[in-house]
Amino acid sequence: MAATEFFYTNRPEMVAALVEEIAGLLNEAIAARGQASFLVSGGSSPQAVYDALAERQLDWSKVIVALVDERWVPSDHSASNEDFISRHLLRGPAADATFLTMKTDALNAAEGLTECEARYAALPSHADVCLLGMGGDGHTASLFPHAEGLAAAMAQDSEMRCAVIEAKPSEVTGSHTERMTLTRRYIAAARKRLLLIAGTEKQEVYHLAKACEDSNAMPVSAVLATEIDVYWAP
Ligand SMILES: O=C(O)[C@H](O)[C@@H](O)[C@H](O)[C@H](O)COP(=O)(O)O
Repeated sequence: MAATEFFYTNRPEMVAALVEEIAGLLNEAIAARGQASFLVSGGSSPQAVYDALAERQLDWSKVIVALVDERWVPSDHSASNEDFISRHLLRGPAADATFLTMKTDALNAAEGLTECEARYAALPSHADVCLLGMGGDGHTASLFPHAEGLAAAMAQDSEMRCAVIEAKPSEVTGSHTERMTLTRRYIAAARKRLLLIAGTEKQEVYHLAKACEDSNAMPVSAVLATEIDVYWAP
């Protein structure tokens, strides 16, 4: 299995193509199974995708949007992915979607895992669309290199959909090292995985990750070994 590359000369063209693919996949899922499940990443790259997708006239009442990962911060915190998705995707027509979030009232992610996993039990075994990003350190979702909790999150026989990560502090993590994330196995179980990366630095990291055989050092490499559509623009 491998990556199918969709490389563009500019970001607007890439965003338009990715929005078309996601909208098509969600419509197909609704037509085939009566509902669609859309796993969404945070970060900055997908913002334009969410802003455009929010305006699409889909039957959003039949779409479940669920976070791929979350920083363990209050939902009104500037670093909250829940807040980011609410502001950029769940507005206009898309406000009718159901939203599964990860942050609970628990003091820490470890104590929040049981409730988070119970929430995510509402999703099908195979989510329809999973939109991923990638950091310059080779992480995806919140599967960070050599992180505490990474072995459990990456276990190929895990029955869990969610996992707790304590990332090693870096320029990429900033101060938000305590995370909740989808497991590698639940990401791999999605019917369609999409990776959105932008810029020449990330293109170099992507090529390194494709060749990397140590998924602890570059967790995104495990996802690149599955069928995945990779969207890139400079
Ligand atoms: O919580 C997060 O930060 C994201 O889910 C994370 O995995 C993101 O996709 C990458 O860090 C890329 O982020 P950028 O798109 O901002 O480079």
